[in-house]
Amino acid sequence: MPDTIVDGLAATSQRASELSHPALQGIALVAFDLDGTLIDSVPDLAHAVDLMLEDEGLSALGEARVRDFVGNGSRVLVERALQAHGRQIDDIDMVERAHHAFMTHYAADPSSRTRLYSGARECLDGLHRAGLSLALITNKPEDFIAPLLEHFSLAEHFVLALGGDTLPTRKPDPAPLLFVAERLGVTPNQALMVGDSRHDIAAGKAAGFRTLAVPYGYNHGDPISASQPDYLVESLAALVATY
Ligand SMILES: O=C(O)COP(=O)(O)O
Ligand SMILES: [Mg+2]
Repeated sequence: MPDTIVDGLAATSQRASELSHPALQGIALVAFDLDGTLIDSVPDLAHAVDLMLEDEGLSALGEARVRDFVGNGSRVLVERALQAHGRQIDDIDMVERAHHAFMTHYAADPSSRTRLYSGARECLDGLHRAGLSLALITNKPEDFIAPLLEHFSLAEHFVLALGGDTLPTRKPDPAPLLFVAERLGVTPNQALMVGDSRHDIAAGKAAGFRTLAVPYGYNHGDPISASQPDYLVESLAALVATY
C-alpha cells in the first residue's frame, strides 16, 4: 500500500519536529507526576481536608495553607493539617480516623474544582502521538488515579500508573521510577521524570533519570530551582513546541 507508506513517512517527520526539546533527546519513557504538574488539584484536596477538620471539630485551613502540605501522600497531608491545629500525630487512632474521613470526602468529589494546567494536554497528546511511553508516578493514593484520568480523558495516554501506596515506598524513593523503567524495558538514562516538587527531582536523580521541573506546582512553598533539575520549563507545552 504505497499511500500508507507515504503517510507513514509524513507522520515520522512530524514526530521528529515535535520532539526537538533537548530534554527529550534519546528519551523513550517520560514519567509524569500528577498533582501540581498535570493538574491543579489543591482546590479539591483542600476542600476534603477542610471537611475532615470540620469532622474533628477544627476550623478550615483553606487552599493557601493546604497547598504547602501536599507532596508526600494522603496520610502525611492529613498529619500536617492536624499538626497545624496543634494535634499530636502520635495519636494513631485519631490520625487513622481523620485519614479515613479525608479519603471518604476526597473520593466523593476528587475532580469538580480541579483543573488541568495550561500546556498539559498539549504535551501529553504530542508525546503520546510521537510514540513515547508515558507513565504516571504520583504519591496520591492509587484509587484516585483512574477517576481523575478518566475525568480529564487522559487515561489512554499512559501505559502504566503508580500511586503512593502501590509499592512499599514512594517518591522521593526511586523505587517507583525504577519499577516503571524495568517494566517497560527502558534503561534509566532513556527516561525523563517530570514533576513540580523536590520529591520528584530527588527520586529522578536517585533513579538515574533525567529530570525536568515545572515552577507552578506545589513544592512546600520553595522554588523548585533549588532542587537543580536538569531542565525547568514554564509550561509543559515547551516540550512539544516546534523550534
Ligand atoms: O498527593 C500527593 O501528596 C502528591 O501527589 P503527586 O506526587 O502527584 O504530586
Ligand atoms: Mg506533584
